[in-house]
Amino acid sequence: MSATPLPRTEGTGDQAEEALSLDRRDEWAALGAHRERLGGTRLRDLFDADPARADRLTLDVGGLHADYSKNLVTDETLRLLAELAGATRVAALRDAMLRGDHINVTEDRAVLHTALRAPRSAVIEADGRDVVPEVHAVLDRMAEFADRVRSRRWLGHTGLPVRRVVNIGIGGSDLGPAMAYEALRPYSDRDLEFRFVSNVDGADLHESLRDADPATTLFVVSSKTFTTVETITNATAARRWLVEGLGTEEAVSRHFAAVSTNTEAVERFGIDTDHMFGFWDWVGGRYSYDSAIGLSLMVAIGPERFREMLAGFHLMDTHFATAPVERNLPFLLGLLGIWYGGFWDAQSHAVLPYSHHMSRFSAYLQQLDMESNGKSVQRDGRPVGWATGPVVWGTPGTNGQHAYFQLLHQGTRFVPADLLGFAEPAPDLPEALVPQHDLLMANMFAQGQALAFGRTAAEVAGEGVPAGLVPHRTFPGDRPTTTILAERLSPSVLGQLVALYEHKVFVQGAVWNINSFDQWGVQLGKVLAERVEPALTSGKEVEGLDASTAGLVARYRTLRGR
Ligand SMILES: O=P(O)(O)OC[C@H]1O[C@H](O)[C@H](O)[C@@H](O)[C@@H]1O
Repeated sequence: MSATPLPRTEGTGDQAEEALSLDRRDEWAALGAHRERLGGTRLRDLFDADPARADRLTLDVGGLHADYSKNLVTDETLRLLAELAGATRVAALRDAMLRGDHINVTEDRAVLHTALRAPRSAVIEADGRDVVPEVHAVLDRMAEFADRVRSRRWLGHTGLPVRRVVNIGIGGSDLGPAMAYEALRPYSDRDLEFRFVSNVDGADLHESLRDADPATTLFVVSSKTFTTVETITNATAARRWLVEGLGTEEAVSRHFAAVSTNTEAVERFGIDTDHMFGFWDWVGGRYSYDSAIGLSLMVAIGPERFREMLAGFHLMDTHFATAPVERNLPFLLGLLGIWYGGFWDAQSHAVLPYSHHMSRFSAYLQQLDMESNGKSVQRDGRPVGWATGPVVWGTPGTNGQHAYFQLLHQGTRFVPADLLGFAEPAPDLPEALVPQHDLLMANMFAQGQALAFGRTAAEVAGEGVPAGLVPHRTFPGDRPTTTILAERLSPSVLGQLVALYEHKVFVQGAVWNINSFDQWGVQLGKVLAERVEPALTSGKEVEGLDASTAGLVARYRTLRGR
């Protein structure tokens, strides 16, 4: 990497403050001492001692009701965590982000995904230019395009309307739109089909095209850089499939749209820039699905619903920007994670939605959280001396109950979890299936209770369980959860949830003093893959392969008969 000194972030405080390592701060030490004092405090005791706890440790923001009372915290813990946030100047960094400072110091960029959902009347400057008009100009063009596809006025090369939309992208250009499409499927045009192709494994594209008709298929090639190997490889194959199917290169224009920041590369690929939708380098890939990267989603749910979703994001942005730390939900969730990672040795964090439509949510959060906070050097390059981002994982809760919840309840690992649920079932659910919703939600509430309070040996024995089985049937409890309950999984609520997690990740990165907005850790593997590939295909000796990798390459070649 270059030896150029990193640009300093403006306005985040004096240098001496910033240079102080997190683990040398008094506020960190105070939390450590507090943790010692808490010792084996039980959630049962905390609830027994404080009848108002369940009322007090809840927060309503927009359409979200968050109950964080089942966390291993006291009022004192929350106070100390808020002090830590104060000492680490999280709010100052937040304000620097919101006003467009280059807080992404290693790439010298602003971080302004909040501008993507700002109302038309807002003024937000990046490098001296108000970006809000550009954001809305792109949204308007997207809306026009989406409306044409949805109203069947967008015709393919042979004059037929689109039936299948295939989004080709990976990472932030796939996970967001794919997750949100699943989440908002009940709001989508059911006569249009959507596929999301990301894997360079040709099977992914094949499965999305094997029953498709080129005459009615529209590809949306989504890539911030438009250089990502997987995406360009799949888009090239898709283009070949289309041209072979329709017999002419001329068909490409009516069947390909692009979303990117790289106009030149889009042109070079041969996509008409009239069908290109842009965004900006101040939008990180994993923070981009509310930009033009959401084009496929907008085609699915329509511009109006998409705007409702943006309004949900904006609601949470406003809350994050203005609510005091102790009543600020992204701050609270972020600080709880700091608490568990720093003082309870939590290695992972589970996000368990009790909703079929949220099946891709944890996968989406994996990139958001782990690519942002999976770092081990501080903003100025010094190593960290504390745990940073956790392993984030999860699947819909009911399915998890029959798979890995055993470990959550009785294993030796400590796994804090978020339980997400919705009071109303999916809006398009047939009447006959609606009663199942109560069963679904009963499970969510029951799991939170079982994880928190467990079942003591005395209680188990009292139920007449044979003595030899008592230890096996005892549940220790004190497994913390935060429950987030909303009325329904609407576009607005989805926007609120995503913005909540975006800002939670921000808070954690700020306290840990890492740059949540670069991703150098994904580079090395990409570079090595480029070196290894010729060895697989041409058999040329590749220099610099270690003995194990060289052996695997040789075995691969033998297996492929090369
Ligand atoms: O949108 P693209 O430029 O194609 O990038 C797609 C993805 O690939 C990269 O490897 C990054 O790690 C991700 O942050 C990014 O979302």
